[in-house]
Amino acid sequence: MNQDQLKQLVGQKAVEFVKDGMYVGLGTGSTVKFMVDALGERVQKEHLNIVGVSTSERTAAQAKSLGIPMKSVDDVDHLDLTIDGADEISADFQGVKGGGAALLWEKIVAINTDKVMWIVDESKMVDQLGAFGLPVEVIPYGSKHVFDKMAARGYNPVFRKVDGEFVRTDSNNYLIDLHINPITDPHALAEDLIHMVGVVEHGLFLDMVNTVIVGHENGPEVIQARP
Ligand SMILES: O=C[C@H](O)[C@H](O)[C@H](O)COP(=O)(O)O
Repeated sequence: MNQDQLKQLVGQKAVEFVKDGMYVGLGTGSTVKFMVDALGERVQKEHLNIVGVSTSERTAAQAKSLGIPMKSVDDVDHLDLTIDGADEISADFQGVKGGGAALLWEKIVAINTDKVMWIVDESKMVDQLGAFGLPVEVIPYGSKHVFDKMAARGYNPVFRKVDGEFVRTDSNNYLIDLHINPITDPHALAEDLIHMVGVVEHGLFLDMVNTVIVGHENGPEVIQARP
């Protein structure tokens, strides 16, 4: 099985956990794309009655095109389940997210959700976080100074650019990817980053996930990370 097939496998497995009447957070990324396809199929064929809340403009467009009823996060008072991808998950189920630039909306949706599920192919499971650059969303104004302060702390920052242009998030901010490998104390790093003026949010998703579905060659593995 190639990586895409593993992603599809976990996407299809995840939607088995979606029940009638749920408010469902829809993550972002290539793995989630397969999940949203599978969810759309259940909505169309089984008339599954759910409301989706998207974590990006991309996912919202896909979900709407499949006929999944959608609401904005501010139009629901809570979410039952959010299904999202991840860039890295450590052995103690801490995560790095934001490779697809959606970390801010993803975190807002996740913290307002009863149960958070991450779906990944097995390459995302690591002993310690850090091999994947840690995305940090920053306000463009003054971002050079934030960047310099990160460099001075030894975080090896790199502005995310495509074809020489700054990548913009759905909130029109910039991203700075930090190269700290390994991240030995994710909580201390999170605490430091969130107090830097100009940082909107970082991609460390700590103590947040309840269930992880990992795609292996021999099938999906459902892991209960937290109750
Ligand atoms: O910003 C994007 C998200 O955090 C994604 O969920 C994450 O980057 C994983 O994406 P993919 O499934 O494409 O590897």
